[in-house]
Amino acid sequence: MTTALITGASSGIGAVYARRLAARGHDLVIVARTADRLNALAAELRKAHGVAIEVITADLIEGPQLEPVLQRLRSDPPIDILVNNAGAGLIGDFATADPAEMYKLLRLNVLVPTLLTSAVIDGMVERGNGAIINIASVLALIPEYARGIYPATKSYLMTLSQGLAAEMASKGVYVQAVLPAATRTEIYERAGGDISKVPDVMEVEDLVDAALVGFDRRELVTIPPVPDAAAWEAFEQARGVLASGFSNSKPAARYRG
Ligand SMILES: NC(=O)C1=CN([C@@H]2O[C@H](COP(=O)(O)OP(=O)(O)OC[C@H]3O[C@@H](n4cnc5c(N)ncnc54)[C@H](OP(=O)(O)O)[C@@H]3O)[C@@H](O)[C@H]2O)C=CC1
Ligand SMILES: N[C@@H](C=O)C(=O)O
Repeated sequence: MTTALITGASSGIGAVYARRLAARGHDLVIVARTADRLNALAAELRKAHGVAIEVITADLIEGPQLEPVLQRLRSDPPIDILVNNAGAGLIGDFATADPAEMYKLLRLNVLVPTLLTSAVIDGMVERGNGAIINIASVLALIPEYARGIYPATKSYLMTLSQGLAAEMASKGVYVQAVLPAATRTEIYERAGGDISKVPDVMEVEDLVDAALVGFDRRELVTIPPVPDAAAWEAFEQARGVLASGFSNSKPAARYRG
C-alpha cells in the first residue's frame, strides 16, 4: 500500500487528485484550511475505496501550521507521492499589487512546495522510490498572458521540477510538472476574477485524468491541452540548441566592439 499527500485537496484540482488516487488504492493524507470539506471528502473516499485517509487542517503559509505537515512528510508510513497542488492567484498589475499579498502568494506558491519537497525527498531517496507532482501552469511558459507575479511563481515550480528531475534521475524518484491551462475551479473567484469571461476552460476531471496519463508515462512535463506532443519536443530541442551556445569564454561577436 502506498500513501499520497495532497495539498489543497479541499476543492478543485486537489480534490480530484484525491478521488483518483484513492480509486487507485492509495492511502491519502489530505491537507487544506477548510476542515469540513476535508472531512467530508475523507468520509466519501474511505467509504468508496476502503483506503486510509488522514486529514491535516492547516494554513500552509503559517509556520506553526506548516510544521505538522512537514513532520508527517518525514514520518511513517512513508509518503510515496507528494502532490504540491495548493496554490492561489493574484489579480492585477505588478505595479499596483499589495506587497503583503505578494508575500503571501510567494509563500504559498513557491516557499511551501519547496519546503514540503525538501521534507519528503530524503526518505524517497533512501527508499529508492517516490514521486513528486508539482502543479505549475502554462503561464510559466507564457507570462505575458497574465499580470503580476503569479506566472513567475509557476515558472519557479516548473524550473524546480526540471532541476530536481535531473538530480533525481538516478535515485528512483520521479518528478512531474503539470501545466494546466484554464481549468474550472474556484481559483478565479477566490482571486476576485470571473471564470465566465475565460475562454476554453477545461473541466477539472479531464485535467486531472490527463495529468495522470502523463504520470503513468513518467513524463517530466505534462501539458494536458496541447494537441501535439511534437510542439513540446520542438520547444525542448530549441532549448538544447540555445544551451549549446552557453559554453564560451568570450562574449559573442555581436557584443564585441
Ligand atoms: N484552475 C486553473 O485554471 C489553474 C490552476 N492551476 C493551479 O492549480 C492548483 C490548484 O488550484 P485550483 O484547484 O485551480 O484552485 P482551488 O481554489 O479550487 O483550489 C486551491 C486549493 O488550495 C487550498 N489552499 C489555498 N490556500 C491555502 C493555504 N494558505 N493553505 C492550505 N491550503 C490552501 C484550497 O483550500 P482551502 O481554501 O480549504 O485552504 C484549495 O483546496 C494551484 O496551484 C493553481 O495555481 C494552474 C493552472 C490553471
Ligand atoms: N488560470 C490560471 C490560474 O488561475 C492559470 O492558468 O494558472
